[in-house]
Amino acid sequence: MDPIRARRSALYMPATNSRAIEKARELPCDVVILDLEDAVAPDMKEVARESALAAARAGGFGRRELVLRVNGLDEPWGKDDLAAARDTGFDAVLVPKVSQVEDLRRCRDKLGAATPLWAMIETCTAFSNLPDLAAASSAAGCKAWVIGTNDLAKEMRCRLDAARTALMPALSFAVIAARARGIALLDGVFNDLEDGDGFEQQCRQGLALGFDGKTLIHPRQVATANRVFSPELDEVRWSQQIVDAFALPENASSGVLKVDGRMVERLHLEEAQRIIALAQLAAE
Ligand SMILES: CC(C)(COP(=O)(O)OP(=O)(O)OC[C@H]1O[C@@H](n2cnc3c(N)ncnc32)[C@H](O)[C@@H]1OP(=O)(O)O)[C@@H](O)C(=O)NCCC(=O)NCCSC(=O)C[C@H](O)C(=O)O
Ligand SMILES: [Mg+2]
Repeated sequence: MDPIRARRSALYMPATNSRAIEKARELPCDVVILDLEDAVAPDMKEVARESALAAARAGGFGRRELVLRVNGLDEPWGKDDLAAARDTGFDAVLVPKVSQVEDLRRCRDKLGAATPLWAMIETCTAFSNLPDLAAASSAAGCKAWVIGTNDLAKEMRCRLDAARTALMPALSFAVIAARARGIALLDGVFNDLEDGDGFEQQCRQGLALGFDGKTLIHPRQVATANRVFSPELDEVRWSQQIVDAFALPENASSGVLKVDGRMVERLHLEEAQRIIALAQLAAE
């Protein structure tokens, strides 16, 4: 089982933006994603790759996970990006538009066995193959899925309302497929930088769906994502009550207990332990 990690806030930035990368070393986000794909113009792809590698070599990101989003395998730069990212100190390499089981095998071949892999799930083909992709992700050591809601909405040609109604079945099914294989899950980005309330609502929706955190495009989104995806005090207190109840010697052989008038089973104990661990990480 992988250790529990806080991945409440994962901030993208173009790998060409040295000011943003400098800033990311100080921001309270859990994950920093240096982008070589959509945020970088075609004539800057090589410059971006060099700049990302230099940032990884320079370090200074502290506890934040440093992730490189490469170009897609079928783009002109994708294979070179993957080869360059091999064994370079990134905590993970994020591959966009992973759609078929074969894509994961191709990524692993280029990356080698040691470099952790994450996948963007954002095409209609991917969403048509979710259980197979989850099984193949697990076999390929792919530890996290990042949902690309912009690409998905574009391919679906759906019209998005504030509640993302058209995406709900897809998002929910992605959570189920990923959880079945122990894969972490990050929700898509919120494009309107001026709409703080809408952003918070969408974070809350992601949390309710089961996501571990949200991908972000601007530093101003970090604090809200951290707050929403951290366990609330009441939740932590209740979790501690469950842990304490099962720890009593007289309950050592009990599968089910009554705590504060509510039934709790050992499955609740597992979730309570996860919430307490997450709260500790969030406090750090
Ligand atoms: C959206 C932006 C282009 C806006 O940039 P800008 O107008 O420069 O913002 P501000 O003037 O408000 O910036 C204020 C300061 O904050 C720094 N900054 C801005 N953005 C970031 C960032 N992402 N990370 C770190 N720091 C950032 C600025 O440098 C300013 O600093 P200072 O000089 O000290 O004041 C811009 O925010 C941006 O480029 N965002 C990221 C875009 C991106 O990476 N997009 C790709 C990922 S999203 C995606 O691909 C979706 C997915 O694939 C899907 O399909 O859904
Ligand atoms: Mg995308």
